[in-house]
Amino acid sequence: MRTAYTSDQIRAAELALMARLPEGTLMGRAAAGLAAACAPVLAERRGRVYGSRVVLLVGSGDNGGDALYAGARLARRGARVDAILAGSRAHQEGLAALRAAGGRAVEFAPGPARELIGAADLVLDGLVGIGSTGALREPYGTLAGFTADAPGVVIAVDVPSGVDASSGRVDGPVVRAQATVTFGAYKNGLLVDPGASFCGAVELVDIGLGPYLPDPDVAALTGDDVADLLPKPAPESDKYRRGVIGIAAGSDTFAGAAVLAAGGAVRAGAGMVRFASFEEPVRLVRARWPEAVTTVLTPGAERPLDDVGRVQAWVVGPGLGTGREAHAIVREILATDLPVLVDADGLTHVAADRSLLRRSGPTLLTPHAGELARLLDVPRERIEARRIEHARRAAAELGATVLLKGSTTLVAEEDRPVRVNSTGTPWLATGGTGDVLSGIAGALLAGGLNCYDAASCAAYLHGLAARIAAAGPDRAAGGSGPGDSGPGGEAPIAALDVAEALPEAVRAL
Ligand SMILES: NC(=O)C1=CN([C@@H]2O[C@H](COP(=O)(O)OP(=O)(O)OC[C@H]3O[C@@H](n4cnc5c(N)ncnc54)[C@H](O)[C@@H]3O)[C@@H](O)[C@H]2O)[C@@H](O)CC1
Ligand SMILES: Nc1ncnc2c1ncn2[C@@H]1O[C@H](COP(=O)(O)OP(=O)(O)O)[C@@H](O)[C@H]1O
Ligand SMILES: [K+]
Repeated sequence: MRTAYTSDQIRAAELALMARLPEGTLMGRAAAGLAAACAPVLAERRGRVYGSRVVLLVGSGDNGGDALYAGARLARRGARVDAILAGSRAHQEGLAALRAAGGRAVEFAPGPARELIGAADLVLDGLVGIGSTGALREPYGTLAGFTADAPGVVIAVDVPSGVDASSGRVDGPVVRAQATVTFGAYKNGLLVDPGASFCGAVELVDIGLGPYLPDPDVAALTGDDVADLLPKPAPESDKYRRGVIGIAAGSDTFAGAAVLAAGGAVRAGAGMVRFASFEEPVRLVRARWPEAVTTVLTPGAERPLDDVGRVQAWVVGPGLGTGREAHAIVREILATDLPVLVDADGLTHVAADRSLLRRSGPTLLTPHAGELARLLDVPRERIEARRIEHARRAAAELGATVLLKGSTTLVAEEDRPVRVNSTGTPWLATGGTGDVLSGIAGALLAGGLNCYDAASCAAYLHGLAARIAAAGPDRAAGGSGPGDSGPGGEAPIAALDVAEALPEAVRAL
């Protein structure tokens, strides 16, 4: 499990640790780790640290102090190090250390700053870290803008300046880093978009904070965690005991969603899939997934699901439609005390009538930002900008587990860390992949996982399967960490490819 924290949590832990150590110890550890991460970057560009050019962007706080001390270490190894002092003051001991090592420091001025950055092999962003509040002020914003044209490598100190460490919010100018060297623990904003997309590869430097950290605010499952959680068939298993998932999806207009949701469930290892819907989706599901047991629902029946047979969990909504018959199906399923996953059109019914969610069984809602906007009556852009906050709020207000889809998928449940998914690829942004995800999560619910684990394991497998489908099995096995989701070398995928790649994803765990 990879864990992440808010700025306040980190600061409290640092204070507790610092109280036991001589002054400056933590910053010394941070700067040593930072310099150690920079040296190979310089060696790759220049063959060695000696003679390379490093520019430090130095703000007025300790983040600037880290950059100055790391710069001093690089200067001692022969790098030419120039610090651009952007704040009203600078960390005095750090500045003295840099000068003593032969480095130089100048006050910010636009022309010279641009020139220095333009000639640097490496730019260290030490403007602000966890002490940042609000959008970057001047001249920090201008300097962040200059880094966009830097020909050298940009490494962020602790957090890319402009990213809110606690939430991942980005409210204005921001440094886009190729790598972020972070101290003590991950910060939420390094794992959650939009912030995460500015971090590049994140390297964690241990400064001894571990024993002082509280329960995490955010957590990311690793492949090992998912492998441990996944229900596995035992020798004495039969299809019923492995978990029967009921899926009510598709309509005569949107029949494909049914095939995709059923495919996610079949390939994710459901013991059995019972599929119930209107005539056309049933016909398509039967043709594509003969494994599914299908039922055509009688239009207008008082209890449309009576003939379906027993299931351990339901998925309701993908492509189901927003009409009266669909509403009756959603209502009847939510009236059971079984675990129910509500997606897509199912969410539209729930947004129009929240009383449907007053139920005894567990509920998992899987909206994208647009659907959550309707559920919470909040503009979509606001949700995209503050994903953790809104996923959490939805879970509390709706009394459900909420999986918020998007470039970083989150799973929120009251009184638990928000789970952030670390797999995936932007190629997933294509029609129908969400339907596959609902089938996967449904199969895991039927297999006995609770909503929180089913949702986070499903998101992980879905993202890993998408990478495998996009990159080919030989190339996708590596890296599934945050900041490692670029589409390099990948090819377009269709939603059904994701379902088909699920067995490979499970094998790769
Ligand atoms: N506290 C500790 O024990 C350690 C802290 N470390 C470093 O210290 C950093 C935190 O240092 P600080 O608490 O001094 O805070 P920062 O250095 O992150 O920033 C604080 C300064 O930036 C200014 N500022 C805040 N928001 C701004 C904005 N939007 N635009 C322009 N200026 C802004 C403030 O006026 C303040 O002077 C960490 O991110 C990390 O890099 C590390 O040395 C490890 C140990
Ligand atoms: N930029 C992106 N990067 C990674 N994953 C994405 C991105 N955009 C969307 N996704 C994922 O793709 C899926 C899309 O689901 P959804 O929005 O429900 O689409 P649909 O209704 O067409 O299936 C979700 O799992 C989401 O997390
Ligand atoms: K920074």
